[in-house]
Amino acid sequence: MPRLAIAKSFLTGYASLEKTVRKSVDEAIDRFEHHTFAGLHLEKLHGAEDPNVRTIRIDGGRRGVVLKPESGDVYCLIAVMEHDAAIKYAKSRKFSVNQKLGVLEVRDATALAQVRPALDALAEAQPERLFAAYDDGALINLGLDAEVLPIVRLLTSDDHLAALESMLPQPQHLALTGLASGMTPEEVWEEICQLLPDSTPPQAVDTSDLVTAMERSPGDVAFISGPDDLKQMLAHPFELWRVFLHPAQRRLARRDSYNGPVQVTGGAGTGKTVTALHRARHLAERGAPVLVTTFTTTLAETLDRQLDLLIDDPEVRARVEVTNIDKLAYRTVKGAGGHNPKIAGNAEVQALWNIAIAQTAAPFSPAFLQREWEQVILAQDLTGREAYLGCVRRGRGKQLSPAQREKAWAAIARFLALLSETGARTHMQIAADAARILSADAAPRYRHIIVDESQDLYPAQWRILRAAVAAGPDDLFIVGDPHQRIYDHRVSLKSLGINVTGRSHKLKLSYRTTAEILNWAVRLLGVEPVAGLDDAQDSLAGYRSSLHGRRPVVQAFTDRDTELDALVEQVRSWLDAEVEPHAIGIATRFVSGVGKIEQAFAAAGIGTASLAASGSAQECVRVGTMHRMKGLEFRCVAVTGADAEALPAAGALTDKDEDPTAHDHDLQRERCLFFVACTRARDALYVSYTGVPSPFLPHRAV
Ligand SMILES: Nc1ncnc2c1ncn2[C@@H]1O[C@H](COP(=O)(O)OP(=O)(O)OP(=O)(O)O)[C@@H](O)[C@H]1O
Repeated sequence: MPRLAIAKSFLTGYASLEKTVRKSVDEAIDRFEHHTFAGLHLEKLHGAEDPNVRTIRIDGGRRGVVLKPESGDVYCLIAVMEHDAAIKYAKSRKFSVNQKLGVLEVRDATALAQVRPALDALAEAQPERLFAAYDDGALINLGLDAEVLPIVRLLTSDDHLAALESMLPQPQHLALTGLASGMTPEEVWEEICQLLPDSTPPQAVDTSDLVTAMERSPGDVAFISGPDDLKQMLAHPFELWRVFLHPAQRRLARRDSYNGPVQVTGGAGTGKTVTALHRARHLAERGAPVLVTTFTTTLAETLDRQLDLLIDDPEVRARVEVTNIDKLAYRTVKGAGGHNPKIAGNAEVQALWNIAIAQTAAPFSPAFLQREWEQVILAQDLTGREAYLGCVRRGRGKQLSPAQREKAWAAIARFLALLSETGARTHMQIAADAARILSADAAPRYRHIIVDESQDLYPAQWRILRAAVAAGPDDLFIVGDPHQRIYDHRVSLKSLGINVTGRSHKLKLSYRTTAEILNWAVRLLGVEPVAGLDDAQDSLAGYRSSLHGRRPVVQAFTDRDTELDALVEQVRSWLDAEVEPHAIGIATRFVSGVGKIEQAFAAAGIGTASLAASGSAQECVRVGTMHRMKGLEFRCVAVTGADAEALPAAGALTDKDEDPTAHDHDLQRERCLFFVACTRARDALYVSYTGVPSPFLPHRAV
């Protein structure tokens, strides 16, 4: 019985077609499914690099490219293109089996042959070779094959290697890039083994067996299990993440069971959320209810929609509940007390701190005391003076003498009394209340919890989660990126009863951002190491993208009005290039700046909507603060007002004299905020400032 498979590249091409053309493709695929395959007219190509590549007619103007290995009875749809482009593509591509990993590879054999004379000439002029330190045996052991080796021997620089990226088989290019970046062959081997579904290389590889290679490459090829499977895939061609998980994502999401809490980190756009969603499905398919939680309502709504797309079976879908962590806290507190807790606003809280400080003559600023309360007292759930005076003030830089602690406690206790008189509670207090309520439950309420955007959860919220789920296998699946921490919480999961030791994993390949944007944006983070949730330092080593596009554009202006005018023009040019308005995101540091941007666009006749707006405002470009960019994604992003005055924002920094450590943390957080905003961009990034540029901006071009 013949089998049908679909390559990721096919779905990408299908997604870019107009609806009417897609119908012709559907009909062609239908012929695959319902007729005997033998009846299909698969055209062989004269002069093709690979005899297994054929084409089929889609409609008058288009053809599909099909890989039909000699044995195995599999038809794999590789691409759909305009007639001439399809023929050119089909003739130039050659499919093979990586001789060490056994995965499917494809190379542009024609382009490699064409580039060869230029490489010969360059090599002649430059005697030093990029891979001179490695003998053939070492390269062969990393999967390099006999056709690629002579080309590798000609390479003289990283740039030449980069230029060959789209021509070389991807696993081989990855191995070479690893070596060129200074990794040892052993490290490279470990890295490329990540391309395998179970990260273990096969004992022996049959390089003629393309079908087994396809089966080992689920990140690139999906076998169709039946008409429903195919229908779902074609109904959501933009949602490649539904079907084609990177092997590293797949291993994490589909693993049978973990012995306890798991942590998945990785740079922006590496598919942490996608992995979390697949894990939710996997656990729900096993029959147990799953809670998926994240930081804000907007992000929770997005996760809900994505789960609707991912999970076809309504029974399985019904087992996955999505809610943001604040809502979970409120619901818990309301459930226990029977009424909605009243929330204290920021202005009210500020005023109460001022009164408490005045009444107790405390020698501290409101910001210092608020941090002391949130990060020491609420974080450790300290309930009285004695506990505070004797506690370890984890993560706080400034030392306090016993007398100073007494003074801080007096002011905080006064603040709490004043707050209590208002009958209102802060978000953090409600979280602490909820954690206490849940801890007192006879049995935990959930069996599995999945946490997205975990880097910004604060300790009381972690205590909620710890208390809400029974400790044991598959209790918590935690995804986040410490480099995107934009709120003021330093957390040690271990101290909160969540031990991820030995179960911490990292994703490295960005699916969102181009290499050009990613490399530029990483420099915004500076060189200071970033603390992870597992008491270790987190690094972005190996964080990369195989997508390419234009470099970010940075524009300087002498006055704000001109900067705004230029922003409008930039957005207009994106709109003229047919970027959908809702796929354009504009961010700035302050709420006041958002209003000005909205006015400028209103005057230009371009509609705007908030960054959090749902899919309904399709005709509006999205505008908001950089904080609101968290977790979102746009084709084009503009970050304006990136001046020294705004980034870092003076009001967001603790006075260095009062607490140097807190000051440094605040600075790093401002960097992260800038990084988060910029890494929301898929295709294009535009950054502008007036006057003195932010010191975070890279000085040199990438
Ligand atoms: N395996 C995949 N195939 C295709 N696209 C993918 C894959 N994994 C992720 N993506 C896409 O990459 C983008 C980023 O994915 P996702 O939001 O899961 O990343 P993230 O690591 O959670 O990002 P961030 O930390 O910046 O919020 C999304 O558009 C997603 O659909």
